[in-house]
Amino acid sequence: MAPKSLEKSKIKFLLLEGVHPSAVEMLRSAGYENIELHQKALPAEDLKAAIANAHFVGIRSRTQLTEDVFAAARKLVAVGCFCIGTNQVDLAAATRRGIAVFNAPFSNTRSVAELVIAEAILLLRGVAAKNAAAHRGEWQKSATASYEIRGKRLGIVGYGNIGMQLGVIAEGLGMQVQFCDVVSKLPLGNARQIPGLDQLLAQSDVVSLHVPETKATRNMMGAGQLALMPRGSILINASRGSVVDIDALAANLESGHIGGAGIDVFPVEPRSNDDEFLSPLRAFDNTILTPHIGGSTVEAQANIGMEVAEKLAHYSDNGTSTSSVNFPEVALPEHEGSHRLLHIHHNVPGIMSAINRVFSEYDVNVSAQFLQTNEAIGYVVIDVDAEYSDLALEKLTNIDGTIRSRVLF
Ligand SMILES: NC(=O)C1=CN([C@@H]2O[C@H](COP(=O)(O)OP(=O)(O)OC[C@H]3O[C@@H](n4cnc5c(N)ncnc54)[C@H](O)[C@@H]3O)[C@@H](O)[C@H]2O)C=CC1
Ligand SMILES: O=C(O)C(=O)COP(=O)(O)O
Repeated sequence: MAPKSLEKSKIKFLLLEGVHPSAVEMLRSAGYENIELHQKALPAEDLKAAIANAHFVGIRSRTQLTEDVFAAARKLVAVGCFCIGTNQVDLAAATRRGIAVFNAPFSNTRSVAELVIAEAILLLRGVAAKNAAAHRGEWQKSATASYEIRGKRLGIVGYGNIGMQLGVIAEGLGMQVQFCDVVSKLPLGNARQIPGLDQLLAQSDVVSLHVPETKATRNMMGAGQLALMPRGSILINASRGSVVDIDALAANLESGHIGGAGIDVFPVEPRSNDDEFLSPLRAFDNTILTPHIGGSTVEAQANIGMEVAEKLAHYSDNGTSTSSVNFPEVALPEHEGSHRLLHIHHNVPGIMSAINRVFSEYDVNVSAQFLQTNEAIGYVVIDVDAEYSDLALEKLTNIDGTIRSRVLF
């Protein structure tokens, strides 16, 4: 029997990690009431139990959606990452199951850029160390190794949405901005693209990392790269903890080769605010250590809540998959007066003709058809007269290569 369109009251949203209340408001205004909320990430077994009957899940950077978790999530239609990074999601496993993954690529970028600029100013001034000393009762009034930000060279690694904004703000403060990236980017203002990471590191007073977590960025700042940075320079990482070899950084802080560091993300982060934060960097006064709060501002979280919830509701209501990170993107008009069939299939030869055969064989009147594919899957949306939708859905669901199908009334 083919799956049917679910009533909204039966569609379950599982929202984890204290996703902002704006998400709940948005979902309720779209008619979704079945929302389970958790303030923390769930341990793997609890996650599997909670996700088993969820149709949509909302997470932030902490929750790991692995193959194993997806295997337990038999009803899952889509994932909303209420953040930028999607490295915590096994995207291939989601795609194989026809699960669309969405994120919020812009809403917290300004918050990260502001934090980085603040840290660059404070670290160049030696404020982190002087502040720590003052808390212990020490008075360290001195201008030694205390610098203005004006005129200093900022090296941005990864000139994307955050890196570019950072560059613009830094230039406004009189910094000389340079960057490296794996692709050629249009430099904003007077910024300059430097051909390679090594060269960028060797000629920057402050280095700030804004790359995603990938195989290529794992430990991209190791002992060899840190050694290239000028003595006394500053390293800032608000990207992912896997990008910096923390032990190598600790050794360079110990030797004084690195003059200070602002680190927001760590190779291992506590699961919740109740757990202890363990890091060799705790030993150094000249570090600003923050608990992965680069994107944690009231403004960013409220906007993200709204943005991602809207994407999930839209995908649920009408099938639109625009801006999904793993799914063929289809922007769909409303389908008033007809039923909408959504068919997700493995992208194999012959499947479209099998789909079209259903409509010609059973003389189903199609009022609109949309198709988009990526390497792995195809997503076809077909609007038909209401009377045909049950039969057509059943036939479509039985086509070889079908991953999942549903109908929207
Ligand atoms: N600390 C926090 O709370 C937050 C952390 N983030 C992290 O920041 C990262 C960057 O965010 P956006 O700027 O919005 O991403 P983006 O995708 O707009 O930019 C990333 C840039 O890095 C470049 N890149 C990728 N691999 C590279 C490599 N191996 N070497 C050099 N460049 C490389 C890309 O070409 C792109 O230009 C996110 O992936 C996320 O992990 C994002 C938001 C908040
Ligand atoms: O947006 C991102 O990629 C972040 O790292 C922010 O993560 P968070 O939502 O604060 O857990």
